[in-house]
Amino acid sequence: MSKFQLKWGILATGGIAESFGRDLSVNPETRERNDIEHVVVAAASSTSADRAQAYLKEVSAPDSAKAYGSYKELVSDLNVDIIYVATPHSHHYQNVMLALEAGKNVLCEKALTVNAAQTEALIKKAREEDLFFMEAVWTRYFPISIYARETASSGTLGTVERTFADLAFSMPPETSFDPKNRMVNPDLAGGALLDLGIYALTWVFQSLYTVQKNPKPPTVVSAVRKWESGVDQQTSMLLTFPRDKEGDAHGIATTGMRCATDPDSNGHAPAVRIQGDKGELMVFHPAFRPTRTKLVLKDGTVEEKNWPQPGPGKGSGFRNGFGGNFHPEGEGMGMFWEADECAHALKEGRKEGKFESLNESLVIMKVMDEVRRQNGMKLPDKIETTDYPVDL
Ligand SMILES: NC(=O)C1=CN([C@@H]2O[C@H](COP(=O)(O)OP(=O)(O)OC[C@H]3O[C@@H](n4cnc5c(N)ncnc54)[C@H](OP(=O)(O)O)[C@@H]3O)[C@@H](O)[C@H]2O)C=CC1
Ligand SMILES: O=C1OC[C@@H](O)[C@H](O)[C@H]1O
Repeated sequence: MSKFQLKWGILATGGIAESFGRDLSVNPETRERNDIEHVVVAAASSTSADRAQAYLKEVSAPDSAKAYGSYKELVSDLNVDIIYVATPHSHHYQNVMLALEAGKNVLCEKALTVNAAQTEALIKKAREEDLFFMEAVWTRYFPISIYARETASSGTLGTVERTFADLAFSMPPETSFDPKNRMVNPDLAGGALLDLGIYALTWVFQSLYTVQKNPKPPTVVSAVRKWESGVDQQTSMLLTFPRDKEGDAHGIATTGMRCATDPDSNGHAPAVRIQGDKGELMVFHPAFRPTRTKLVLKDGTVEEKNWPQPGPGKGSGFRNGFGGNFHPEGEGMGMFWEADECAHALKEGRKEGKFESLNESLVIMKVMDEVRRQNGMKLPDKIETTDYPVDL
């Protein structure tokens, strides 16, 4: 059988671009995906072409892969099928628009943009150009998430009434980050909400919204503790999801940089609790790359499962990593699942991801907008704008 080959162009060469590029080199057959293959054909660094070349080496790209010193050159490369955008949140809107204008399909890191107006503009552009566009919420494509969604929708838990989800680390900004770091820097759209809170929202949404036949957007009330730079250092959200028959469901999504979901980062603490009238499913920390679940039912059933990522992989932390080894030796990171989804979508002619529609990305972005509105959190105009092009 001839395989569908997806030719990737990598836009930016930072921490996550490196993890993603390495995962692309893991043979899809190791995860029983026998119909597709991935190849990195080009990368660009805004720093220099030399940096892009070093990146290509780090991710074991073929010698023929092209190294560019500008993102513009990358999106103009006719050999590239899809661009992976791996810049800070502040830059996603401009970078994705650049790629879509050049006629490229796009997988863009989370958070998709800094606000809903930008997400809406990108969706419109992708649809006008008939291009594939997806938010890289990698966790959604893991087998553990497929299992969790099935558990939530199958009636195993009875009617799901509420979900608690948290992603927080004990990394006080005053001692953990230089003010220029993207985690706390407003010019790079820093803060817990856009970087980490989106995973808590992901679990709340995939258990209470994605699984609904006719989902309706939730309302939200929230509390934020800001850091001195104006970005959030701790955020708590209470979402109400309206449902026709079962009545409202509640989602409690929390995030922060002051205390941790799991103090020793060893996966002891549940990061997610999906609760119904017959029982609950716990998903253990970290919410972005969980590898363990525990189902506890009222009838006495207790079912624990492990979900190691298929390998082989080199095992590394995140470059901006704060505690814990979430990527053990011998396992892939797990970013290949979302890459596989891009390959399958393009092979099948789909324009969106299967497990998070563009509309759902937009609804989540609107929730984050509302949280920022309720708490007076504004980012600099030049990164909130929908004007294009803007030099950042
Ligand atoms: N899915 C996941 O698990 C993770 C996702 N992320 C997401 O990936 C994105 C990037 O994060 P991460 O890789 O950790 O960030 P890094 O700071 O490590 O890398 C960002 C890269 O973006 C490029 N860049 C372009 N303009 C700027 C600028 N003004 N300031 C800083 N960098 C710039 C640089 O690459 P160059 O010089 O080559 O142009 C830089 O190396 C974010 O959206 C983040 O939320 C991050 C970590 C984990
Ligand atoms: O997406 C992410 O997941 C892991 C975190 O370490 C990182 O800050 C965040 O961007």
